[in-house]
Amino acid sequence: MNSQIDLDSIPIIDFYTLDLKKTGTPEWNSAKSQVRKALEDCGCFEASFNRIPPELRKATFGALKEFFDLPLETKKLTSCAHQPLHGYLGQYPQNPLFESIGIYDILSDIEGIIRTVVVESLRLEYKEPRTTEKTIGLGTHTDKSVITLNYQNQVHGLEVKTKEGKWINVKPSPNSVVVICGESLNAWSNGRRHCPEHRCMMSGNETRYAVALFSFFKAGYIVKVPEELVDAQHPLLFNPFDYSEYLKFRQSKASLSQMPLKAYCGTGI
Ligand SMILES: O=C(O)CCC(=O)C(=O)O
Ligand SMILES: [Fe+2]
Repeated sequence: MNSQIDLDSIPIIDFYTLDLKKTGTPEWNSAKSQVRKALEDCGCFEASFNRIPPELRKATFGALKEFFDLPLETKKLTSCAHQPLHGYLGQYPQNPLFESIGIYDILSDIEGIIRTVVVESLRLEYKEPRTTEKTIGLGTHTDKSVITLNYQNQVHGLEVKTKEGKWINVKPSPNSVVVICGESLNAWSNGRRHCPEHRCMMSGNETRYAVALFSFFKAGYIVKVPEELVDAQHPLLFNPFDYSEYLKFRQSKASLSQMPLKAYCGTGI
């Protein structure tokens, strides 16, 4: 893929032939360079597996439907005013199709990663708009995360904006997870990994369910661009920042849309 090419779809990278425990093999190195190129050029890709059991899909989206079908008052019992994204969110006049529930996921420590990165997930529902006209499900935004993993039922709606400014529809297979670079990875990599704007546009008569898994830097961890990523061609784009302080800034500036992290700690370049 070439960054000059006008993309029609996001790159698809095969993971099902990879033995994830064997690093350094030619297959591993090939997948690694494909991931790197996809995140540089487009900031996202479809990770394709052949191992997502249909029963797991059914159970996942069945549980989501069960939750979102509960009466509003019951769903609201999970709301958590002091923790943004946690618990039930919805009933926004500007996004009437959208509802979500945020859950803090504790993963077992993978090679020390949990010391610096935590994972939170959002279960999303978009009601069917019952119109062929495209209707906003979730407005244009960038994710605050390091990386977002997105797994959806087969009701498409996710759209990603290319560097050239074109919206492309993301239509992952049932065996794929969509990987999106977030603002934190964009900043940490000194802008070398692209953080794409994306949105959800709905049409038709089916409800969309999606699970988004966000990895974040832990509160108190100072995110700093490694020295080796700064040189004459790549001047420092972001000053060091504390992720939890950034979250507070973002909450106080709800109207900020494009790359608020740049507004918070960008060096002005
Ligand atoms: O899959 C979707 O509908 C988009 C979700 C999303 O972008 C988000 O939760 O940040
Ligand atoms: Fe997002």
